[in-house]
Amino acid sequence: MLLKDKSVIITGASRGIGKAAALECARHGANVVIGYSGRESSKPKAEKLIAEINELGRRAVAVGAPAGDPETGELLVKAAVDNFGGVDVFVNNAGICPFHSFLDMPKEIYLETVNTNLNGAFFAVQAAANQMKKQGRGGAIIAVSSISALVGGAMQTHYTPTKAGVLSLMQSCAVALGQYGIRCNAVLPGTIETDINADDLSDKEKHDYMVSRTPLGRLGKPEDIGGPIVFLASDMASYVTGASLLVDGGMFVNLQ
Ligand SMILES: NC(=O)C1=CN([C@@H]2O[C@H](COP(=O)(O)OP(=O)(O)OC[C@H]3O[C@@H](n4cnc5c(N)ncnc54)[C@H](OP(=O)(O)O)[C@@H]3O)[C@@H](O)[C@H]2O)C=CC1
Ligand SMILES: C[C@H](O)[C@@H]1OC(=O)[C@H](O)[C@@H]1O
Repeated sequence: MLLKDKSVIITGASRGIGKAAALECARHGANVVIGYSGRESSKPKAEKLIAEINELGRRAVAVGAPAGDPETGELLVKAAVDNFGGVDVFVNNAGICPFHSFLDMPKEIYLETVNTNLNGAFFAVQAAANQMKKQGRGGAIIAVSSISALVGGAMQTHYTPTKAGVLSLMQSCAVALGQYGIRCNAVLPGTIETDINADDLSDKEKHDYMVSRTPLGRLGKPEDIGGPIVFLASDMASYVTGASLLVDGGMFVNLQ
């Protein structure tokens, strides 16, 4: 039980990596605020996750609000304070990656990607940090960045800068917030099979190529990211701040 009775907010938790992280936090004793887009079609997924967390003996509430809206962070924080008495851990995970080539990138896709993945992260982290400062007992902030913060992708020229951006945000926030006992770290997943890349990886050749680049011999599952997030959120990592944790099955170091 690394997070017993802690109050944890996770954005983008209705499915994929965020959902796996929410369940892992609950298994470790946390109560969870589940952030999701607010789309009507996503509501049942968030409600199902609440039931799964309740079955683990923990509490959960869902807040549906667009990640790119500067007010969303405050809504998430209010839900944590009203329901669980405060915020101990904030995980910024919500993100999109609409694969597209560079030269003809529609302005709307670029702007939506940056707004959802980076601008929203800034304001949500700011809201969580202000609440943690007010509480006076420190806290942990984790951004789900990516191996793509470190390397490029021809169909991801709008996306990789946002992942480098949230990594950089954690580094600067670690400096700004260390004086309040607030630790800020980034998790950098490799290729994890979720809805975000289901179309892209439905191309068997691409799928097998990505597997072949991974020393551990398989692509990641959302559950592979839950443990590293719990570690960074917990007191096991009490002297870790400004750090980046690659969780990629060895893909990044596999040059030759
Ligand atoms: N899968 C991978 O290979 C990798 C993923 N990542 C990062 O991990 C994070 C999660 O990705 P993953 O689990 O794969 O993706 P999924 O597509 O499975 O899940 C995305 C989550 O983000 C939420 N979300 C999407 N758009 C918005 C929005 N506008 N406002 C609020 N919430 C939104 C979704 O909510 P809803 O259900 O309501 O749409 C959902 O909960 C992303 O930041 C991604 O960049 C990093 C490296 C690798
Ligand atoms: C969505 C992609 O498959 C995924 O996103 C990332 O951040 C990884 O680097 C993969 O490219």
